Amino acid sequence: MVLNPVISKLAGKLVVLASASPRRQEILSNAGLRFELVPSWFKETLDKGLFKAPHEYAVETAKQKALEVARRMPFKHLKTPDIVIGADTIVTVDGMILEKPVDKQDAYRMLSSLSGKEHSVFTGVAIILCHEKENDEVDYQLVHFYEETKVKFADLSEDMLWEYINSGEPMDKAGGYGIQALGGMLVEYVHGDFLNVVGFPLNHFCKQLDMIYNRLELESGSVHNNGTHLILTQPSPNLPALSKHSSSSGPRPKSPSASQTNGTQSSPSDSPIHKVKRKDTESEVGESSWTLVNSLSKHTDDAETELRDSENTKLPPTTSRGHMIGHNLTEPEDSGPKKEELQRIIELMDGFKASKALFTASEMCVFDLLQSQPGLDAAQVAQEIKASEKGTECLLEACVSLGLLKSKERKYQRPVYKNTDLAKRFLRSDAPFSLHGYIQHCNNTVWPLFSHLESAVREGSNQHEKAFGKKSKDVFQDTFYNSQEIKLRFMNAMHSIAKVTGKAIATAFDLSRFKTACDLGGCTGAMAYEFTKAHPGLSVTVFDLPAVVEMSEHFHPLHTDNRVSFVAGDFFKDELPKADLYILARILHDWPDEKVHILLNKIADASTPGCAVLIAETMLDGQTAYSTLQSLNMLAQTEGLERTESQYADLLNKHGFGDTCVIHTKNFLDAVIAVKM
Ligand SMILES: Cc1cn([C@H]2C[C@H](O)[C@@H](COP(=O)(O)OP(=O)(O)OP(=O)(O)O)O2)c(=O)[nH]c1=O
Repeated sequence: MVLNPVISKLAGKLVVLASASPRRQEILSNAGLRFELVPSWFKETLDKGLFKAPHEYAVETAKQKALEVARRMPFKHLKTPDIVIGADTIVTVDGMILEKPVDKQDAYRMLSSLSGKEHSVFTGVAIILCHEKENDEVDYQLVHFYEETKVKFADLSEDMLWEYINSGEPMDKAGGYGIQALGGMLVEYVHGDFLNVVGFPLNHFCKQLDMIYNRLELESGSVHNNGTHLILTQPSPNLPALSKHSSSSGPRPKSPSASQTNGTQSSPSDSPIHKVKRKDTESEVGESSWTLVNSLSKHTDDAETELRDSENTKLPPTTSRGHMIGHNLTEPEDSGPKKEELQRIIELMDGFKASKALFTASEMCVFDLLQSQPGLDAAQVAQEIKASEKGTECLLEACVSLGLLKSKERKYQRPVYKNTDLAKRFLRSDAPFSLHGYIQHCNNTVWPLFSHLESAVREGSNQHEKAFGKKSKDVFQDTFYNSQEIKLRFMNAMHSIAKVTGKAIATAFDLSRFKTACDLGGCTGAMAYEFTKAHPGLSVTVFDLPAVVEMSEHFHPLHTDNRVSFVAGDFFKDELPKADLYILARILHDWPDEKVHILLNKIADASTPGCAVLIAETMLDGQTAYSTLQSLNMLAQTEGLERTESQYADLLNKHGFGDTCVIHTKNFLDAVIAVKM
């Protein structure tokens, strides 16, 4: 790939974007980068007073975001990424750092301080290179940089300000505006990288990767590039590729990029260093970083991130084609498969085994048993679940390795087992956020359908006939609601997903102006219940097929709230209940565009101007494994597919719904709202 040789070099690596920002996801996926999304849990609360310049704050926050994910993944995701990317965007004006507004007043304060003035947008970026060592420890190398763009706002009238704030756009954006959308209308000029304002300086990032992977003639140390402080980490001496080179005693080549610039170069010994202790907030911040290398044992939750003495991180002499990392890039001959390469492939090949182990343990109620009787050994569990001892032991051990169970070794006795926090929260059938129902659906319905994925891909249609021997004209009427048992299982699945995602969807937008809502295909009412809980002035009618409404009583004890009511009907055929807001949660992805148009047309007919449609779906924009695999799921299971934000906006526009606003909830589902014009 001539256009982007670096991005293509990352192709075989597990690249992780430690960000929930939809803009960053879009910029990087548009550039062709394949990555996994693991939003950082780092809370952006560093003391701004500690930093000499605003960009240092952005860089430090970016580092902490990336580090949190790099440290969490080996424990919580049971895999070590190759590269973790973190970023933080801030706006600075009159010596103030503006982040995301906390409410409308805050947005007003920020936007009025920007009115008629030039300000700077800084994005700090951290790239963490992770190297798993033979002893299961992980070495980290940190590369970080920042980019500044100047933006000038026009004079903003009060009306303009409030109209913009009421659009909802400012709320998740630094400085309270989005230059890429409505906020673009406020801007007189931009000096510098536009994408940097949107949240990610792509050009600088690619240059930085190029430095890392194609470090031709580049001398160690920090380099000033186009006025932007570009910092390179020094490679870890214990990386295999580098230790190979470290025996070489050839002279280091001179860095033309360094000598052409007027920035000062630093050496390992004179460069201040970032010290990162165990707790994220305990970071000490220096002027620029040289190297952060730490060894983190996979098996200790409390592992301390250590600073390696800069004296110890001597740059190994490079060959004339020295590279910083990745011996597959540097070694002249292929020395065979690398552990991490193989690990990635094996993880993918074994994915189905892990799923099935989870399904089986869940189906056999292992998590419920160990919740009520923690500390049983394999023989005791086997007896309770009426299974073989040998099989039970294998299953329990697999669950331990998958992070679902914990085992405790005992002297001269067999180990005992108990649930991990993850199992307690999501796998027990009686947990408030239990996914037990959804797991059963995955095991009994999705699994058989996926075993015919190849046919689904060839034919472009669902596989109910092959998997269940039944032809289905309408998957819901003919398959899911065909027998009481399957119907109940399907409803349980929808119920558990709605409980887990409901609050995030219900609170994604300000819905205070709506008095009535209709949750089309609202199944057991779990989502409707979350809406009434979040909005005291709202009543919700759940509209679903008679077969579903009749069974929803089964779930009714949950709905103590009399603002949730049920109406039976077919949304393709029957008149829809009147409402100010129509909710479509995981509905449109079941249907092809033709059918979506029929439904949206009916909603449009039932709506007056000001009414709205709220769609909750997994959007394809981030190209995450979750969303693309979910699209395969829809292929194998339904007549529909997952769509992108703009596809939903187009569908809605065609029926007179505009002013579209999208929220990525950091949960399974994203939300789009559009208003009848
Ligand atoms: C100034 C500006 C910012 N932004 C966005 C980019 C970032 O998403 C956000 C700044 O907040 P950040 O804290 O940088 O990022 P985030 O919270 O969205 O995501 P994460 O911390 O998980 O990485 O503001 C725009 O979309 N357009 C703009 O014009």
